[in-house]
This record gives sequence, structure tokens and C-alpha cells, in this order.
Amino acid sequence: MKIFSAAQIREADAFTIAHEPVSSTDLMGRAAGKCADWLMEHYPPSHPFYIFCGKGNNGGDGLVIAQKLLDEGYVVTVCLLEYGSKASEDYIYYYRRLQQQYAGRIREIADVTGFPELPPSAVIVDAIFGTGLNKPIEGWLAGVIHKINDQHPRHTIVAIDMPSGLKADTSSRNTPVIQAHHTLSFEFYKLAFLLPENAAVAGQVHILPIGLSPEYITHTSTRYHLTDLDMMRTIYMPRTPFSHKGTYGHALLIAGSRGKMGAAVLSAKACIRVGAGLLSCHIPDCGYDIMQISEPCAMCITDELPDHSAHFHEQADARYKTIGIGPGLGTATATASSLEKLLATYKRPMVIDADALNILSVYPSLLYQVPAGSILTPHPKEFERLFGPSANDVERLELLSKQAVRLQLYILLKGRYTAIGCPDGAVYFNATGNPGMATGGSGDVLTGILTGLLAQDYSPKAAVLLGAWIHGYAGDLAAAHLSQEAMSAADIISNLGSAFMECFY
Ligand SMILES: NC(=O)C1=CN([C@@H]2O[C@H](COP(=O)(O)OP(=O)(O)OC[C@H]3O[C@@H](n4cnc5c(N)ncnc54)[C@H](O)[C@@H]3O)[C@@H](O)[C@H]2O)[C@@H](O)CC1
Ligand SMILES: [K+]
Repeated sequence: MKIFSAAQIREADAFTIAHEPVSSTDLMGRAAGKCADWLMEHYPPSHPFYIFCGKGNNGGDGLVIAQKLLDEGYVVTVCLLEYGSKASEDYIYYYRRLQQQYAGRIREIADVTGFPELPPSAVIVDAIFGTGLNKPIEGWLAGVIHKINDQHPRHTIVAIDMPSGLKADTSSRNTPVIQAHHTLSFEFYKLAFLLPENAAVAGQVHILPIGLSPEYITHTSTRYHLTDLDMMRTIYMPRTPFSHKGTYGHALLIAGSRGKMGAAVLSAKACIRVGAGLLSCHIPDCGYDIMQISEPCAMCITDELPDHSAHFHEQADARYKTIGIGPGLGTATATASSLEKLLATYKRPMVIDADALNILSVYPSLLYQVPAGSILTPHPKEFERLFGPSANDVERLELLSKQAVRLQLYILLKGRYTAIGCPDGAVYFNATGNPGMATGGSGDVLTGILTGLLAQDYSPKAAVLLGAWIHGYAGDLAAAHLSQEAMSAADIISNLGSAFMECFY
């Protein structure tokens, strides 16, 4: 799914109005009508509604919702915030209609003392500002936002299109924003919903289709995308009947050190479980029994050193379709030097994670030696060590995209919505996964998955998008069986099979 900017959403709106054609008043009626339907489906008339309206089209949506709920016999109080701006035309149209029929339900609020006392089980609808917000909310309006947020523990707050105060595509850090339980947003995810810094504000996001022009949507390109199952189905490559293990590639995994062999084992298991034809693991001598016993499907090459690896560059040749390097590897100087030599000779796209990333952040010039199309998988701290700090999440995404273009790499920044920067500047957010995956070893599993997919001739872009998806999907299945608390990284691997079955069979 494409993620459009606020400016593009305005264009989509205008394009739909001109080409469907539909009047802007009717488009508002249609969009807000969907919200009213959602509200009535989720809350019976025993819930009194308090609908707070700004004076733009978001406020207009609030007026349409109020009218529909009142027509259906709901108890509604409409709170119009009178902050001096000129009302939009569509707002005025729906205001007149409401005023004619339900004048007694309308209250004007011109400062924070006008904030109503709310009865138990009230539902607050936030229709103050939407995508038209053009500066942080200030003065008594900010006071109203705080008052609404004070109700959060006692009353349900439903935001229309955007929680008011949240900017669609720039940072809203340290500004007043409604903290909604639910956000009913029109047609598209907004970038703001996918940023960790906004975790507290949008609640559950429900995307309501409002019939914006499919022509506009298809033909307009965006930098940001959210992955979905349909996209994965176009990427997934079923195995062919006459194939053999050679068809699915020989991967080399360079991982593990004394005390961190578990990372190597998790990566190896995941690599095999996504279908790599063959897997060899380069591990220090201390890990030999551990790996052979834990994963009999993998072959082992042991380093001359007992506790960490420093000779893997001698192995890394064209026999291997790809290499995954980093989990539990350690950052010893000899390991770093072997990585440098490996990067000088091995030129296929590879997967670089964990300690291999830490080595690159100590020797940043090595970043330029990483083969084009390789996949880096930093978590936010590793990302910062590699590329420096950012003032906010939007800046961090811009940095991600810039570095992916500059280095011609795929950079997968881990998080609730893992963000994948591509060499062409596009950024994809992965839609699967859950907080149960915030546990040691999850990243090692991802490295194994990505390595296994590259081995099978998935393009780097296909591998990184599908890998992130299936990793999160398997994690979601694990959490569904076991709870987010009890699941471990090993459970992600155990659920990879069911994830493939559910998504692709
Ligand atoms: N295509 C769509 O997505 C549709 C959008 N509609 C609604 O239209 C909204 C956008 O409407 P508008 O562009 O009128 O924008 P808003 O309703 O978000 O607000 C714009 C108004 O608020 C003022 N304003 C902005 N920031 C302010 C601040 N911090 N303090 C005080 N005043 C401020 C602006 O000057 C303008 O008057 C969407 O969020 C959605 O709710 C729907 O009605 C129809 C379809
Ligand atoms: K809103």
C-alpha cells in the first residue's frame, strides 16, 4: 500500500472530485458516513457521544457524524471549538443542516473552561484537525487537547482521520496531540502512524476506504509504502517440480563465538527453514558440537581459533550463493580484519547483521566495500552507530533512505514497523510482527531468513521484503499460540512453516 503525503491526499481528493465526479460536500458525506457506521457498529446508543469539531473539513466530518448518530437516536453533544478561523465551505453546509434539526445539541466552546463534564461511558470523537494541520496546536486549543487526553483512562477517544495535532508526514515530537484509542483514517495509512515516536497517539488504526480515485492512486508514486499480503504473493516463488538442492543455493553463515553460539544456531535453523538448498556455517572451534547437534541439516567449517572466527575470508568464495554474517560473531580485531578481506573479494549481495555491523561502524570506510544490493539489518542503536543520530523519527527515515541510495544497499531498520530503505530511495514498512519479538535472538532469526532467501535466488529487494514479512508473520503466529511474553526467538522459527502455509499455499 502506498503511503501518501498530506499534499498528495489533497490532490487525490481534488482529482476524485473532478473525475468521478463527486461534489466535495458529497465526498465528505461519504467519508464521514463511513466513520459514523463504524462508530454505530462498535458502540450502542447507550454511549453518549461528545464530538469535538474544528472549523476545517475535519470538523465538517464531525458534523456529518453527529447528524448521522442523532438521526439514529444516539445522545450526542456537538462541541464546536470557536478559535476564530474561517470555517470551510463544506463545514458551513453541514453546520446549517445540523443547526436546523438539532440546534439544542450544539455547544460553542471558546476557551478551556467551556470543556464539558463527561458522564460515564461517554465516547469522545476528535474531529478538531486532520491532514490540514499546518502548525502546532497552541493556546487554549492546546488546553482542550490536554483536557481530552486527561479523559483517556475513563473514556474512549476516537480520532477522525488523524489524532488532532499529529502531522501526517513531519515530526510532531513535543507538541500537543490527541491520544486516541482508535483512529478512523481515510483510504491510506499516514506516515505518522508508523513512527515509534507516535506510539502513544493513534491507538488502533482502522483504514476506511472512501472511494478516492483508483486512477490517481495507481499513477501517483510515493517514497513510502506499507507491505501487505498481496504484495508478498507477487514476490513469493513456489518451488518447481524438477528442482534439486542445487536449485536453492548454497549459503554460508559466518556467526557465533564462545558464549554466543546460540545466535549462530538460531540463524542456521531459520536459514534452513525458509528453504536454502545447502547451508555451511563457519564457526569457531568451540561451536562445533553445539552446531552439529543442534542443526544436523547444516554443515560446519571450524575456524583455526577456538573462541571466535578470524579466517572466514579464506572460505568465502564463489561456491556460495550468498553469505550471512554477524550474529554472535564478536568484534575482535582479527575478526574485523577477516571481514575486511572478505569484503575485498566476495562481491555478491550478502546479509550483514549484529557484530558485523558493529565492526563496520568502527571502520566506516568498509561500508563502501559492501557489495551493492547487500542487506544491512541494524536495530536503532546499531543504525545510530553506523550513520549518526537523528533529531526525530522522520529525520531518521530520511537518513535511512539517503544512505541506502548513497551506498546502493538495502538497509532494514528494525522496529514495530521495520523500515526498509532501498537503493532507489523508496522506503517500505513491514506490516507484520508484535512486541513478543522484542526478545534476544529474533534478529539472528531474521538474518538466517534473509540469507536463506538470497540463496534461493530471490532478488535482494524480494528477499528483504518477503523476509521481514514472513519473520513477523511467524512471530504473530507464535504470539497467538503462546502469548507475546512466553514466545522466544526459537518459536518464530517453529512457526515459519505455518506462516508459509497461511500466506502462500
Ligand atoms: N480525501 C480525504 O481524505 C478526505 C478528507 N476529508 C477531511 O478533511 C480533512 C482535511 O481538511 P482541511 O484541509 O480543511 O484541514 P483540517 O480540517 O485538518 O484543518 C484545517 C483548518 O485548520 C486551520 N489550522 C491548521 N492548523 C491549525 C492550528 N494548529 N491551530 C489552529 N488552526 C489550525 C487551518 O488554517 C484550516 O482552517 C481530513 O483530515 C479529513 O478529515 C473528508 O472530509 C473528505 C475526504
Ligand atoms: K482529528
